[in-house]
Amino acid sequence: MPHAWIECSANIVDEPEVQQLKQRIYDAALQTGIFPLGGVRVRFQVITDYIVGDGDPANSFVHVVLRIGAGRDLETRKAAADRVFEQVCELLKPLHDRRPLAVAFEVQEMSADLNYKFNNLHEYINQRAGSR
Ligand SMILES: O=C(O)C/C(=C\C=C(/O)C(=O)O)C(=O)O
Repeated sequence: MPHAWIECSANIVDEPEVQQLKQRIYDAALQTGIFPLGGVRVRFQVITDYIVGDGDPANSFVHVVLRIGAGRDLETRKAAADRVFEQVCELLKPLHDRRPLAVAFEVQEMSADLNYKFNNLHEYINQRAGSR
C-alpha cells in the first residue's frame, strides 16, 4: 500500500470472500511492516458497467492496485507484493473454484518528485497510541 484500490465486478459483490477483501488487504499490507499506518487508505469499488472475457454474464473480476511511495528496493517491494497477493488468492480461492473469476494484482511505485502530502493522520495515530 499504502494506497489500495480494489475493484470488483458487481456480480460478485455479495460473495462472502469479496466482502472480506478490503480487510484482508489492509491486514496483509500492514503485516509486511514496510508501510506507515498513517499512510494507509484502502478503497473498495463495485464496478457495475463492464465486459469480462467473452462477455458471459457469469464472468467476474477483481482488480487490486497498490500504489506505494518511491524509494523501496525491488526485493522489499516484491516481498510485500507477494505477501499481499498470497493473501488475496487464499481468500478468493473458494470463489475462484466455483465460478469464472479473473483476479489481477499490481504494485505501482509513485513518483518521488510528484507525490504531495497534506496528512495529519500520523500525528493523530501517534497521539492515540500514546494515550492508551
Ligand atoms: O507516499 C505515499 O503516498 C505512500 C506511502 C506513505 C504515505 C504517507 O505516509 C502519507 O500519506 O502520509 C508509502 O509509504 O508508500
